[in-house]
Order: sequence, then C-alpha cells, then structure tokens
Amino acid sequence: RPEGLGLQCRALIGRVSRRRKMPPRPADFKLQIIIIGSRGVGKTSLMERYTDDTFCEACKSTVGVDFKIKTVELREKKIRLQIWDTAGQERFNSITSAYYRGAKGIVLVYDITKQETFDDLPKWMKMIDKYASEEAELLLVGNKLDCEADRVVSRQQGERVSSKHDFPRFFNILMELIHDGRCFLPHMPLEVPNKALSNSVLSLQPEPEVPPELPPPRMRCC
Ligand SMILES: Nc1nc2c(ncn2[C@@H]2O[C@H](COP(=O)(O)OP(=O)(O)OP(=O)(O)O)[C@@H](O)[C@H]2O)c(=O)[nH]1
Repeated sequence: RPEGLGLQCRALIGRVSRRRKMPPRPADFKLQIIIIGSRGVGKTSLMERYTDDTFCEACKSTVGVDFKIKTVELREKKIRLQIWDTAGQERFNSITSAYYRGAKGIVLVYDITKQETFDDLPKWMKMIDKYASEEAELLLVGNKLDCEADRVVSRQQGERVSSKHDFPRFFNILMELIHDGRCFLPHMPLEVPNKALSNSVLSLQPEPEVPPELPPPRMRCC
C-alpha cells in the first residue's frame, strides 16, 4: 500500500463527514398549495409529475387528501412547497375543505376532454369562497392537452371563466413558478390564461421553518 494512503483516506473521510454535518440552508419561504377539481381531472398526476417526475397511467382515486413537499429556488429565494392533493369526489368535501384555509396557492383543474369537469367550476369556486383565505391566489388549469383530438372545452371558454371572475388574486405566485421553467408543472401540457406576472413571491413574509403537519394516513395507492 503506498505510504500515506491511509492518512489521505482518513482525511477524506473527515472531510466527507464534516460536509454531512452541514445543515441544509433553511427555506426562506414556506408555501402551501392545494390542488382541487373534479374527479379524474389529473390532480394527483400533476402533483406526482411535479414532485417525483413520475406519471401513473391507472391511478386510483384519491381518498381524502395526500401531500408532497418540494423545495425550489426562485429569484435566489429558497421556497418549500407543501402541495396538497385533494379527492375530487364530493363525498370527501368535508375533509378536503379543512385544507383550503392554509393554502397560499390554489390550483383549480379541469379536464379539457370532459365537459362536466368544466361545468363543475362554479361549484369549486363556491368552495374557495367559503373555505379559502382571502389572500390565496388561484390558478385555473385545463389539463390533458395531449388529448387534443378529444377536446370539448375550448381555450376561449377557459379564458372567459378566468376573466369573468377577474380575481385580483389570480395567478401571481403560481404563474411565477411555472414561468421559472424548473418550477411548478413544467412537464405537463397545461392551459393557463395569459396574465402579467407579479412580485408576489418576494412580497411574502418569510415564515419559520416548521415541520409540516402530520399527514393523514396515506390511503391512496397506484
Ligand atoms: N392523457 C392524459 N391522461 C392524464 C393526464 N393527467 C392525468 N391523466 C389520467 O387521468 C386519470 C385520472 O388521473 P388522477 O391524477 O388520478 O386524477 P385526480 O384528479 O387526482 O382524480 P381523483 O383523485 O379521483 O379526484 C389517470 O388515469 C391518469 O393517468 C394528462 O395530462 N393526459
């Protein structure tokens, strides 16, 4: 064994273990996002594609709620996203509505190939008005753009809904995350009406880094 190798190894191990002890830089912001919309529009698929880059072709319906965490960098700020995926079935509304309050961003999804999911939007808007915080920002998303041949909801119809409601709180944070490229929903074909971006991410108050609330038992499997 060449002389000094043992020493070198020890020195390397020392360096590695010192590096391991370095605590990760805490997030500058914590952001809770909730994904809502009718059954089967692709809420879980959006979340899983975003957090794990996976796509499940035959997912089971979500029961209650599920969540995932992802940390992203945006404009040199570290943002820890806690993404809540909710069941689209009405019978879970009493459970899912409890998760609206803490959300800073709400992604409301419909399926461009299923008229009824678009017709359900007013029902979801009522849920938002009733349970979500006034400051929450909303993003309307038409999903399953890869099924263009089966489209029944036009882009203009989506645009009309967003302008009819004309929420001042529409889009801001979430649009920034999308436009950042690396961030929210980068791989999925989506339809989001075009609106100006804002500085709202940077105007958020920093929040202390606390562990997420305990999730409900995971009752979903793919
Ligand atoms: N073609 C296509 N299929 C999709 C897309 N997103 C989701 N799906 C499929 O649509 C089905 C429903 O997807 P989910 O993600 O489970 O839908 P969900 O909104 O979470 O459903 P619930 O939990 O019942 O509310 C699954 O078979 C997915 O594979 C998409 O963008 N394109």
